[in-house]
Amino acid sequence: MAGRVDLDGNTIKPITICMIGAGGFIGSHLCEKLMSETPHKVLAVDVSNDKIKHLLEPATLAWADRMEFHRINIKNDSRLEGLIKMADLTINLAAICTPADYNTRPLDTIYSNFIDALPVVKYCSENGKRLIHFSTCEIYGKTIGAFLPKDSPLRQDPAYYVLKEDTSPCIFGPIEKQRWSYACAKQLIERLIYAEGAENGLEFTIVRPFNWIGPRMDFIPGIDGPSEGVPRVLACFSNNLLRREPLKLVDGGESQRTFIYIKDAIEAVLLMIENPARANGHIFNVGNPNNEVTVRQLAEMMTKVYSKVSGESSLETPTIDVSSKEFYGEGYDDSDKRIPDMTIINKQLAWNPKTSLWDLLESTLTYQHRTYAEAIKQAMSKSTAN
Ligand SMILES: NC(=O)c1ccc[n+]([C@@H]2O[C@H](COP(=O)([O-])OP(=O)(O)OC[C@H]3O[C@@H](n4cnc5c(N)ncnc54)[C@H](O)[C@@H]3O)[C@@H](O)[C@H]2O)c1
Ligand SMILES: O=C(O)[C@H]1O[C@H](OP(=O)(O)OP(=O)(O)OC[C@H]2O[C@@H](n3ccc(=O)[nH]c3=O)[C@H](O)[C@@H]2O)[C@H](O)[C@@H](O)[C@@H]1O
Repeated sequence: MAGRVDLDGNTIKPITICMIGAGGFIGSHLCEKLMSETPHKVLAVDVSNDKIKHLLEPATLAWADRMEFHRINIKNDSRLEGLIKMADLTINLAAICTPADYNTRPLDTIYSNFIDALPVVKYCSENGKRLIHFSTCEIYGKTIGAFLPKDSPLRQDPAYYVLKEDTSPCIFGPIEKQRWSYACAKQLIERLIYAEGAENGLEFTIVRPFNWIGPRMDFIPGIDGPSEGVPRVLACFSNNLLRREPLKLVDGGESQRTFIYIKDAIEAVLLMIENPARANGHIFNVGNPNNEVTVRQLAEMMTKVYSKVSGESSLETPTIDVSSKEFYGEGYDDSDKRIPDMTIINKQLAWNPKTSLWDLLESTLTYQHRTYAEAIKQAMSKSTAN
């Protein structure tokens, strides 16, 4: 790892990173990358470390002196400022970020995504520390094209759907559609960070992930998460496949998404960490515009891939349609389409994603099957026995 250079040929010096939310899906992959490929030190802050235990034990691990875990809830813990001051860079990943919570736990969602992030921004700004903050592609909301007549040819015009950091508006539904509590909280924290940069010189980078998926995303209900929990779509569909249930298509699964493999996305984050001069002051879309599918097409592809990795035949009726009211409850609304413009990240960091949707699903569903199939079989045989 000695003599690693950045995009401008400068030697990369080891830094200390305070990573808040390090125990989550993205955090666990980012910690893996930092420990295995860089000399940097990580102060991992989270309320749980289940997904990074393999990086913390045993004490004989090569990087044991570079990885510390601090069990801290940033809502109310005086130790947070000290950790930010000890680090050169703070990365904030902490959030409630599962859509099932946005319309059912709007207050927790707003507090988690806006209020709880305020002290992190304040401590970084007051102590002259660099901040990389994780926002979301959801702050673009709906596309302009979504408001055109269904058969308008303009809907095929990229000007009406490509999402660009410095030109696209943020379009949310009405207040009663509480789904948008998350995206709106994320938008306001982005504006606050941007203002701290403009008025107080805070060195910041904002990341807008576009549906990053891979191993360790969320949980499988009833196995490593609450049975009535509703995770994001990868875990929902994986759970249905593991249990040989039809995949539920909310409102017919017509919404479109672009999915990117977590490992491609983590490459982009490492470039931001190690190229501050190119990343500071920027907001970056991080996604894969080549991997666009409707949710229905995702379900069909996951069914095919799962059948291949598990050796099990797929169901006669692999999907069923459900209403969003039934699946998520009152106040749900959705983004119609999410295509990231890649101009800024290409120019600043010369980064592009490389993994196709089929390939990322193959490696992810292989992980899901290997990790959960046995436990699901036990759970199901027990429930039929009772
Ligand atoms: N995964 C994606 O595709 C995606 C897309 C858009 C935005 N994001 C954003 O990226 C960030 C990380 O997302 P993720 O997919 O890893 O989610 P995640 O839920 O797996 O990770 C979030 C982590 O933050 C921790 N956390 C939450 N509140 C905390 C608190 N008060 N104190 C300490 N720790 C706390 C949680 O315990 C969890 O480990 C979030 O800000 C999310 O909004 C993710
Ligand atoms: O991941 C992201 O980039 C961002 O978007 C996600 O929002 P969304 O993509 O709507 O999250 P999912 O829960 O994965 O839903 C994706 C689509 O699948 C649909 N869905 C989900 C689950 C299911 O079982 N069936 C189903 O049709 C949803 O209605 C939605 O249209 C979450 O808000 C965050 O993780 C993040 O901000």
